[in-house]
Amino acid sequence: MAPRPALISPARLAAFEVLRRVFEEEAYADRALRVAAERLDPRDAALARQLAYGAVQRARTLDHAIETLGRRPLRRLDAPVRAALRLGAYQLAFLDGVPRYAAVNESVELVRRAGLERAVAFTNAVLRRLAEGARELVEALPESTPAEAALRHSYPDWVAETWWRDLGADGARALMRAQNEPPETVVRLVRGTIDGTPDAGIPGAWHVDRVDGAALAEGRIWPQSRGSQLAGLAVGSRAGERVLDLCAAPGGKATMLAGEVVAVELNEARARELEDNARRLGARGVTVVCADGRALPPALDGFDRALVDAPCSGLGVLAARPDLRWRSQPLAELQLELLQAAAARVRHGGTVVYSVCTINADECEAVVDASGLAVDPTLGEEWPRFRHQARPDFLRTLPHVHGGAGFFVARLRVP
Ligand SMILES: C[S@@+](CC[C@H](N)C(=O)[O-])C[C@H]1O[C@@H](n2cnc3c(N)ncnc32)[C@H](O)[C@@H]1O
Repeated sequence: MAPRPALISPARLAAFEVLRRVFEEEAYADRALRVAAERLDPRDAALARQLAYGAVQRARTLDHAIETLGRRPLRRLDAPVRAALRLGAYQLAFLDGVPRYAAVNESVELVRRAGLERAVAFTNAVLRRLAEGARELVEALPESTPAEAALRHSYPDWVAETWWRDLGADGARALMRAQNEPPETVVRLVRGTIDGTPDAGIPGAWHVDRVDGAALAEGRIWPQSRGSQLAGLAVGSRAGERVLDLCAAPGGKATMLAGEVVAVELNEARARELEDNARRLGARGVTVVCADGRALPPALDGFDRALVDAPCSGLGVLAARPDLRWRSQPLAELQLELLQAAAARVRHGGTVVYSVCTINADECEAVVDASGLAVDPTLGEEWPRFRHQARPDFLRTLPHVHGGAGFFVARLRVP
């Protein structure tokens, strides 16, 4: 009698689909998961997320274990075999409480169901070797140089080298570890009350177990990291002022600003999304303009304040976006152009806040320095907890120091 095919749990099926979409179609992990986990109950959906995000995030370390123990270069394997091996290896090397037979047998079955019968015996053999040795292999990986730490903690070499340079070896290693952990869930309370704990350092920020879908739909909350809320608060706009938000969608910060806010967004679909969000959150002062922030219509001038929450490499939000580390790149040139464009539209004596969800000097301090604008030293005095150690006029949140996302914030004065 032929052996009965193993059952595959819905969570592993969904995680496998996410892995394939991320690495074969360059899909964003969060969007792929939303589709793959649509019909799962909350427990399975949470497990699918843990498996998919973990395997995407740890792909480099997992590939090393698979190649070492499988004795075959990963690039010579069919894509579904690679995905099944990564999923199995992640459970075997990094998760406690997952029965080995489930991690092994279900990954083998995923390969069979993908129509790759000829690869089943190989997959099975590699997974058995991983079950025996993957955890020890990963735990024994050294981390005394950027290249070693990048392999051990699963980051591209350039990210490890950048953090080594900016934060030193201990800081870089701690940051790498921190961004491999699930991120905290924080929302901004827009109105009403909420189940959760108010943050001690950022007024309006609440720590919650999960984002309440009904509260989100009714515009009572907005999921927003503490670092991101800090950047919005740093603008410090008041009623009656004219404020330019040059990179505004989806609107997390635009909708927290007082005054008449012109919210500029380049991408048309994102501009529409921003309009919807502003309406839902009751931000009546926000007017959306779909345009390139570097080429604004002449009438948009003479603002009291501006915010440039620029596109960036996102090195401060890698915990929340597991695939980002594999596609991330610094955008210093664009950032400088946007900062200069904003400053040109602010009246003499006004201020520009420059913020990015990244923590590498090239996109942070270096952009501010290159702009030639004077730094407003009162920002560091307003938020002493988040002062940048080396440059105390700037704010910087660090995942391994403050928890949550990494952000850089500077306030500049227009002469
Ligand atoms: C970091 S996100 C902004 C997040 C937003 N401030 C918030 O708090 O929700 C950067 C945004 O800038 C937009 N963008 C990129 N290049 C731009 C440009 N040249 N002009 C205006 N917006 C741009 C991107 O489409 C993206 O929506």
